Amino acid sequence: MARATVESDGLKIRQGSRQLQLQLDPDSNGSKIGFNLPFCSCSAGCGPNTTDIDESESLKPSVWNLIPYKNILWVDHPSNALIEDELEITYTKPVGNSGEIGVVRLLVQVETKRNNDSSSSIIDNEGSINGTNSNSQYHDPNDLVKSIMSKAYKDSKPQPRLLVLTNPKSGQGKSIKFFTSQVEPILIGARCDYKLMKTEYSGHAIQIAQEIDLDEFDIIVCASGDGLPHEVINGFYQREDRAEAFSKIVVTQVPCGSGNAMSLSCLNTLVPSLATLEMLKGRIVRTDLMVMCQEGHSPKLSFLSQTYGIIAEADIGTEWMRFLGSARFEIGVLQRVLGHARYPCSIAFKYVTRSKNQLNDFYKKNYNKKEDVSVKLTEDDFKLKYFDTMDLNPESHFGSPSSSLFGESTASLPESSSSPTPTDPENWEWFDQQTCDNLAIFYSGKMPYISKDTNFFPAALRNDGTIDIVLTDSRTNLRATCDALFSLDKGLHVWKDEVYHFKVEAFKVIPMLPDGKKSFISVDGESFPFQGFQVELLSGIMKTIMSDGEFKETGFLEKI
Ligand SMILES: Nc1ncnc2c1ncn2[C@@H]1O[C@H](COP(=O)(O)OP(=O)(O)OP(=O)(O)O)[C@@H](O)[C@H]1O
Repeated sequence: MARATVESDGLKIRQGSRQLQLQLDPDSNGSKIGFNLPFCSCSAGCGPNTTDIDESESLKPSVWNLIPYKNILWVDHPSNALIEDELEITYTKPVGNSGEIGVVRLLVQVETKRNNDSSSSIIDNEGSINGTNSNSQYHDPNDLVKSIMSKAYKDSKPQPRLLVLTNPKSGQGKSIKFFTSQVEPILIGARCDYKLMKTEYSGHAIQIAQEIDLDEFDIIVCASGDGLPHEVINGFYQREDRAEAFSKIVVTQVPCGSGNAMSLSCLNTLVPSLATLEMLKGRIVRTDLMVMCQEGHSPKLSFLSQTYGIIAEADIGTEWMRFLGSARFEIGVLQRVLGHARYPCSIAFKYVTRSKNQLNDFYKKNYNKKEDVSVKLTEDDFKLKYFDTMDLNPESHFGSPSSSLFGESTASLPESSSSPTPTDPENWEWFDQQTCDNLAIFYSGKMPYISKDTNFFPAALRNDGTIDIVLTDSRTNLRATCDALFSLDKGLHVWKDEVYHFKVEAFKVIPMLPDGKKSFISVDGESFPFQGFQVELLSGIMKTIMSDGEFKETGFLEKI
């Protein structure tokens, strides 16, 4: 049997004199060690799952292998154990080169005495570490199990009750395969109680979120693209007891779609199996949401972004190029940048920061702001400040909308002593109209990464009460624009002089294309009616999970 010692950073395991006690996968030819997990609790009746681990990667005799606590899904003292200090450990380990992880389960005998190997330690009665020479031993294996489990789930609770929503159409139809091959084995390994529901039509997740019993689940896991979390939060928003829904239920995503910005920004990965582990081990936090308001439509929640101009065109206007995969987006952007495409509009902001210096100071002050996730929301938390006074008719503000109001454009507006007071609905400030007449990109967001290698909002903070704005002018010379676009992976574009970058608490965009032409407005990657829109913020409304409690690192702090 394998032998184990308990260390401060995980369990150290090595193969003992006897063979590892793994159940052999009946389908394998013996060249692989695998196992069947017989305890699937999935209501869809998906049956047992198998994860194969290549033998060459399994434990080597006489070598201590560290299993970090974070990788441990479950530890148990089997009721039929032959010896008192026998534990069954279920943990994850990398498989292949794609960043995926698989599940391993094995029986180990825990060593309680220091041996000659300096890398091993001794455990005391509470299962805590004692690196010194001592004869202390644990007496009750259940204490040891408890101790290891509390370290394995130091930021979260084991066995959350999950509602898993999956969209069979997401990710070009691959989402179910991702779920069964990568997500489900981890859930089963962690003994999670989960219910799987497949969405049957667009809007189905809205209905599910509107109707679920709030006492039945702790977390809704969207095994999809960004479309399902967008629907789930809107389903909650339409409930009469929405304050309770958002207070009780965590919304998260494991990446099984084409656009997976939530998972990348919050769980730090685009690999479904790894995201599932992060989801189980990460910290529950609160994040702000945005409210998208358009005349003639009820307000909709948005967790990610709103965009008009080149990005919206490249996202939604290139649907016909789907056969190109994700390249369609880059091609769409490039085509329009080279053609100096412009999207005239008028834009007004409720500024929180105007200049890049102000933004940096704000960022430093609000970075790593903690909050109490157990505080219950009330209906007051959903009150909109600017909806009742929404006016998206530019002529009611300044007559002829295309007249230039502010003269020459500057990428950082001059610092103003008369900064708008947050509660004054009159204090909207219209952005330089010459720039708006020549707008190339308008992009507003709440999460830093919008796709792989695209750190579009590096200064986004989950609960700072602001929306990040990135805006560009089509008159900018091509070289500077391309330079900015090639800096997106590291988030360095926002430092370029040609790129406007603000934090605001609300904004409005009124498209004014010539001759009644139409373009696109994209919200969380979904197409919205092409008309004026106003967006404001709801502070700390959504409970979600983030690795280490914060967004994926963007590198912004180091640049300040
Ligand atoms: N069974 C279904 N058939 C068709 N559409 C669906 C179904 N279930 C959900 N949808 C819709 O599909 C949209 C996109 O889903 P999702 O974001 O999960 O996938 P995706 O592959 O990332 O999407 P996209 O291809 O739009 O980028 C959702 O917003 C939802 O409205």
